[in-house]
Amino acid sequence: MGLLAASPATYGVFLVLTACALFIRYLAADPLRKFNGPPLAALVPWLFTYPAMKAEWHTTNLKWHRRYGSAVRIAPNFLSFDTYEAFCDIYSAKANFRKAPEYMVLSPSRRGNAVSTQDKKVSQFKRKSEGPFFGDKSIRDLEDRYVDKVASFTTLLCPLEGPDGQKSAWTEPRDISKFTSWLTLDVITDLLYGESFDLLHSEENRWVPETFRNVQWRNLICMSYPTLFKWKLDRVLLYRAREEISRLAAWSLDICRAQAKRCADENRPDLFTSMMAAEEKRTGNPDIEGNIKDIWAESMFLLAAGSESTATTMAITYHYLVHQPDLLAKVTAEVRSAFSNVEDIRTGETLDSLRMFQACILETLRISPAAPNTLPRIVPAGGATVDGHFLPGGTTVGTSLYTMHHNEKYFDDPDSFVADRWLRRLEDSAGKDIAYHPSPGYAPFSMGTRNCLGWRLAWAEMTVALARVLFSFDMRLTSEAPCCATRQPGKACEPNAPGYITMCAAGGPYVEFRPRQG
Ligand code: HEM
Repeated sequence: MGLLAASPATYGVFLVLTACALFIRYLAADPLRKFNGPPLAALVPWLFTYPAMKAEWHTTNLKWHRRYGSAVRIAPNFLSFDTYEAFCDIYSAKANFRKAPEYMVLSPSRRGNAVSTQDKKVSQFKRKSEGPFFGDKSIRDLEDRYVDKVASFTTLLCPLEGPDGQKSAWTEPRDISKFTSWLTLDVITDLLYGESFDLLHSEENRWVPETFRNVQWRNLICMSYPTLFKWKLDRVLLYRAREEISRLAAWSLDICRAQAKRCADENRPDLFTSMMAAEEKRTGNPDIEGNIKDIWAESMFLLAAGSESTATTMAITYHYLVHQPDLLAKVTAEVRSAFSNVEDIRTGETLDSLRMFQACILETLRISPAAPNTLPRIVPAGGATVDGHFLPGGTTVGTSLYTMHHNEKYFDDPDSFVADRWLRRLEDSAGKDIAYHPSPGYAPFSMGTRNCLGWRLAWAEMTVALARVLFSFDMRLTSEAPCCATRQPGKACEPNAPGYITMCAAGGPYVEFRPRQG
């Protein structure tokens, strides 16, 4: 009675004291309270949504690690680490950390795909049915087909003769990010469906890479604040992206239906046919319509995963090469001295022996790893130790490849593109597969049971396509390049590649070509 009759000021004091008591109790029971982090990180689950909207999630994560140390609390139940030790503790095969439920946002149809599934058995099933298509043998068998597309790519970049039969005229500036996305989508559609969408020659499907980028933007926002996805708020708040997803989904469902019918009639040796057969075996159901939904979700993911990251890495490599003419001259000379004919440029020992050439791609994958964000995992029940810290089961943890690759502990001057830094490591590792086998502070394709399935294809495409261009053409950055116009004083010109779920080259570099002289 007494309290009910109290004045509004008394109520106010009472409420504030109650809130403080609850807050102190919360802090006392908070298992992660000893970790530093940005203010409010312990309380606000959507702190990262704003940098995600600006595609600055990865650079924000790096800033926070530089300010707060190697273990940073970035959300109430989420710890981010930037060391290789933590990376191995979390991602190595023996670690047994599951993917976090946030990954589900990467499958808008809410059916898990290869990257989003948390279920170990589903992941094993997918890796088993898709893995052989990304293995050494398959990539070698596929070589004639992707080399064919690389040839179209090079011809499109620079016809061997100018309009007046001239061999010395420079082309118009080419937006490399567009060309590389057409090339990689042509290669992955060929692998997946047994026929390419031919973006290099036809404009019909050129809207697809652009749409992937918008979808990725939505994915990153939902991943940093999964409640949006859980309560389907993304459909309202991010409705534009939702429309794009619907368009992409309808387009790929039509393709899947047509492909399913074809593979039932023809039994073709492509990945799609193999996935259909595996799904039929798993469900015991020969009904195409019943099985197609999973394959559809899977193939939408594979189209994006198989094209975006590789295309962006290629575009960024061009960016750094054309901004460093001395380096470009050195790499060009190395490639030209190793081969006497463009047709000989294929994967193999000769290409593997080109140290400076490999160093440029390794350095691109370091400075702009295609999957730049913290890849969230769940500490198993019973808890586990990460980089010396014992953490309770259920804590979300992760390492951002971008932040680890920019850690001074592993790389001097980590924010600069320095290809030479790889020469020593290449000698020490005998040069092979250094991008794939993680080494201290470096793992662009991640590690363990959920590492990149397509790394061989990516590496083969990137190396063969770049070496062929360097062999056949001279290139230079166009004058008044838009990237340089936005350069900050005293800083190097940065590639235009915002960080969504993957880095996405969003225009440029603008490069001019001419047939090699002499
Ligand atoms: C430069 C190119 C590429 C880079 C740097 C890259 C990097 C990565 C990384 C870091 C992951 C782990 C993601 C995570 O844990 O959330 C991953 C997963 C994956 N990547 Fe790639 N990737 C590239 C190209 C490709 C290509 C060409 C394909 C072919 C389709 C591909 C297929 C996959 C698949 C299927 C997964 C999921 C594996 C699983 O969870 O079991 N990637 N990639």
